Formats: sequence, structure tokens, C-alpha cells
Amino acid sequence: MASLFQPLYAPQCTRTPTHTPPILLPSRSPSSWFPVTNRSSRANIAAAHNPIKLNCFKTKASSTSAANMATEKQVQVFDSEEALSVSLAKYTADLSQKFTQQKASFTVVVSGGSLIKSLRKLVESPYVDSIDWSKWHMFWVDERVVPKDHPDSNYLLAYDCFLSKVPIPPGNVHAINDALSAEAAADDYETHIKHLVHNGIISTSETTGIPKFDLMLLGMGPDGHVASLFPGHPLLAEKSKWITFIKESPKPPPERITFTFPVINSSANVALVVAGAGKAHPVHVALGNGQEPEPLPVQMVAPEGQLTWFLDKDAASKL
Ligand SMILES: O=C(O)[C@H](O)[C@@H](O)[C@H](O)[C@H](O)COP(=O)(O)O
Repeated sequence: MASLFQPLYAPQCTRTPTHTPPILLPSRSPSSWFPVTNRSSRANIAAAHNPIKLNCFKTKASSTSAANMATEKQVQVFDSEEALSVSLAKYTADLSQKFTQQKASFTVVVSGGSLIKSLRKLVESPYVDSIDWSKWHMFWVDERVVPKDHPDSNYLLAYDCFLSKVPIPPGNVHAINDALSAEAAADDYETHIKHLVHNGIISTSETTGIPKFDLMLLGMGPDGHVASLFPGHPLLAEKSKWITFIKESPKPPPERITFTFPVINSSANVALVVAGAGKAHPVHVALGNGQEPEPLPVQMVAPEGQLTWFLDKDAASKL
């Protein structure tokens, strides 16, 4: 059977910015979602130069969420991945400004995969010079258990396309210890995060006491996985650990560490960044009336704060 997972693209981190405003769609929990028909969806996409701005509203998190909190959701659809990346840079820079004005740190968690390529505009003018990088603290929502110089390393990908281009202090880049086994690396990363909570670098949720990262930038796989939390896997139900490990990931390489849903869903802001027709089905399940026998991991993303979907028109093509 052909794998759902394509080999990682060769990173291309520099392109010319363009400006195409997004279409904003309201989003609701799966139970109350009013489906967007193909016809209206195509009409909306065709109107991308005159964005339709609909209200964001508070909605109950999906019943599959560990946290039964109100999640504010917004769905933005762009004409192209290029336009998506321009908007993602502005969104991230705006949050950076907000949090760095309020406190001494801005805690940002990234996934691997194509998300890193979609962050390329953030390391260009005007943001590269205007962001207060000294307060940034970078984390990985999941990491492959390989040496940091291995082509599969999420750290290496982020370093090549992002970290090497911005002056984040090296001590603020919180990668896993790649000398450890998967299990030990997960424990070690959780211990490290506990220290940063204790030191006040990472905030905590007032309701759960769990780390509350300021921003999580997540990709989604074609099977609807997020982080290294895969459909049907027992780790979806993990409640006590903040960070855990998997040794049989269906997406290679098999050994990984991953944040769990309690931590993902304590976040102040989560961006789900999804491009390409290969991801239209899980997007349809999460935001439209597509069906799967079991909730997909992406449907379990329901942060305490705000959830923003960044979709290109191919990923949104079934809405
Ligand atoms: O290490 C990883 O494999 C990633 O963190 C993973 O969760 C990724 O974000 C999705 O698989 C989407 O990847 P693509 O955007 O490349 O499809």
C-alpha cells in the first residue's frame, strides 16, 4: 500500500512576499457545524480578493477534547500557500508583539513537516528586524528521536529554515536531548519544561496548572494526526504525562517524543497550518461534514485560548 506520508520536501526558505487577503469562515464544534457546500466554498474562494469576514465566536470544545473549555475558533482560507505564509507571518508577529510587551518571554512551540516552510515569511523583512527575538523561547511539539544533525530531525529542519536566520538566544532554544532513548528523552524534556515553569518562563493554565504555551504552530498529516498523536493510538487518551514517546509511529521515523493533548489544549493560541489537496479529507472531517468512524486527532485540538486554521484552497476544497 502506498504510504500517506511523502518524504520531507527539500526546504525552500526564501520567496517573494505577496498579499492576498484570506477568506474567513466561521467554525463550530463538529456537533454544531453548519456545513459549507462545495458550491458556496468555491464561490468564497473565487472571492478571495474581497474577503468575507464573518464573526468569530465562542463555541464549546469538541466532546473529544480533554479540556471542556470554550475554544474560540477561526478558519481562514487562502488562494495559495504563498498567501497563507504571508498571513501566518503577520499572525505570529502580532502575537509576538502582544506577549513580549506583556512579559519577559514568548513561548512558541512548532511541529516539523511543512509548517516550517510556511513560516518562511517571518524570517524576512519587515518581521526579521521588528520582532523582539530575545524573548522568544522555542520548543517542539514532537521530535524524531535521531541525532540533531540527522536529516529526519525536526530541530535540524527548524534550524536550517528558521533558527539560523533569527537572533533567538541559543539558551532559549529548547530541543530534546538526542543522546537518550525515546522514553528517557520524553521524561527529560518534561523535566526541563517543569524547570521553565518553575522559573516563570512558561506560564500555566489557571484551571489545570498544566503548561500554557503562548503559541503552538501545528501541521496536520494526511491521516489527521497532529504532533506525533496518530489516529486510533492509545496516546490520544494520555492524561497524566505532559510529554510522552512512541516507538511505532506510522509516519517514519518510528521513534518520537510528543506533547500530549492536555498540554496542547492548555495553549493560549494554536494555529493549525494545512496546505494541499492531500489533506482535504481530514479538513472536511474536522470542519465540514466528512465522516470517520473515530474522531481524528486534529478534532481533539481544542485549546483554552484561540484556535486559528490557516488553509490553502486545496486543503479547503471539500468544505
Ligand atoms: O515530526 C513530524 O512528523 C511532525 O511534527 C508532524 O506532526 C507534522 O506536523 C505532520 O505530519 C504534518 O507534516 P506535513 O505538513 O509535512 O505533512
